[in-house]
Amino acid sequence: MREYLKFYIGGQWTDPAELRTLDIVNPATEEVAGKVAVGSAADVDRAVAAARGAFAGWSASSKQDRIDLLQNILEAYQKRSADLAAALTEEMGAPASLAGGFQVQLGVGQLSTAIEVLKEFAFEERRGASLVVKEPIGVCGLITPWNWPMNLIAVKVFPALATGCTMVLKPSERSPFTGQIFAEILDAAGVPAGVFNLVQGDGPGVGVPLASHPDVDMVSFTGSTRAGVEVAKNAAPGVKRVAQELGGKSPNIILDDDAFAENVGKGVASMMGNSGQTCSAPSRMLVPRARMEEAVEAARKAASEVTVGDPNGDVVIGPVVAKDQFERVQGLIQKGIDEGARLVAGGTGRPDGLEKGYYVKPTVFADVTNDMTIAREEIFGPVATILGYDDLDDAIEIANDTEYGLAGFVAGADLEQARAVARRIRAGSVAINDGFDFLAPFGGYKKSGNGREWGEFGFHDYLEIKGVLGYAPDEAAS
Ligand SMILES: NC(=O)c1ccc[n+]([C@@H]2O[C@H](COP(=O)([O-])OP(=O)(O)OC[C@H]3O[C@@H](n4cnc5c(N)ncnc54)[C@H](O)[C@@H]3O)[C@@H](O)[C@H]2O)c1
Repeated sequence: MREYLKFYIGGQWTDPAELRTLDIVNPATEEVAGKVAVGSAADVDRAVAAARGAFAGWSASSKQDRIDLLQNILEAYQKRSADLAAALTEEMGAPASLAGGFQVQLGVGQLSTAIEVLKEFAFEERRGASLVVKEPIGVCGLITPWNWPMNLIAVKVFPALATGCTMVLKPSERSPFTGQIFAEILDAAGVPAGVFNLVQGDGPGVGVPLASHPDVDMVSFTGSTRAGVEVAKNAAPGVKRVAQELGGKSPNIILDDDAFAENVGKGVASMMGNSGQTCSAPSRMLVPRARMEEAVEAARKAASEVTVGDPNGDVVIGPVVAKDQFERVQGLIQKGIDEGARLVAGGTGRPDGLEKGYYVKPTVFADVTNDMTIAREEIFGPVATILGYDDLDDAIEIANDTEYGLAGFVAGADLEQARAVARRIRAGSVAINDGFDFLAPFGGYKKSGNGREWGEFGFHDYLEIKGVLGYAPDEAAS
């Protein structure tokens, strides 16, 4: 049983202003896996004061100081990766293979990328008769969700450190274990006192005071569109910058070619990964209407290969994160049936033999139309939907007919055609044939947000841009 009753503030493990605790339930066993202290506005005040106090020093650190610190963190992080993976499986149910193999290693990838980007990053540039200086924005409030808990902390904390900002992190109250171990890693790596602070807690208790705090300069938020809007409203009176990384309902256009069945199978497998709890999951698969039956067969086969069970065993997916999420997903599967979609795999109820744990059957719906609830709302469960299109113009129209714009996918053998389709999708990133790149920007159009993370783009939200005028046009930057 884990017990984390202190916050990391000003370089010290500190008692909360008032001790209140939350039990964390392991979604695979439905049993309590640990207890965590949940903070309040008084804890946020102390953490923000510590971050403010550390800002003058850290913002003046050299590029080399920051590179050295990030290298130390990389070493400390790698030493603890098995602990992080175990904590992640306990708190949110990701299978050990995904937790250790990809979720945690993704954090390593983000950190190594931040180091490489920092080495080349130009904090000063000459433009005409001016010097353009990129300065750390100040104290940052970082609020993260539970679904890719380690990666989503990594994409905020490492760029914030690299750009010279100080920060207060509030991980999701559903996945506090990884956040706690992460703070231990930063402490062991020698992050200067006050530069990084951790307060655990929920949205109303800690997220709201952090977003509205007068001494916080920017908030980077990842989570639901609902909470992202609240964060922006609470930040508005202080005219803070708010970077929002929100929900998605991403299209996956399967082109009409010889690779069709294989691409349908891959799309279903990709949707099911992490039990469908991925903001950028390819949740609306678009196939040529004439090939719907072929798609159904390929999708049914792919779904049957998604093994579900104890995340410590050899399975593709574990449970969804919690009881309320299980019930929400069940409700949406029922809604799909009620609204007339054709159920071709899975359905409501737990998979056979799994009476305990929040396990959901890998589910596929065909003949889905874009006005159905399952095509419009983020389900956040292992539920794939297949919609038919008449031609590519129709496919693109359906793809863009959503209030979200986080990601898009195109799968096909003709790269030129796939690239042309990718350019017409209104989303922050479009992956062709499973393309993946730490240097590409990640973020949303429309209600999926306004920030960009990953690579160099992840630095921008943490920087103010200053023009220093009065240079001779041919004078070089120092
Ligand atoms: N765009 C992205 O990069 C990205 C990545 C992962 C997840 N997501 C989205 O996150 C959502 C799932 O995560 P979730 O269920 O944890 O989301 P959530 O919005 O419920 O919670 C996210 C975080 O915000 C906090 N929070 C909740 N209400 C708040 C408030 N009023 N003020 C301040 N903080 C508040 C929570 O405590 C948590 O730390 C999905 O919609 C998913 O698409 C987006």
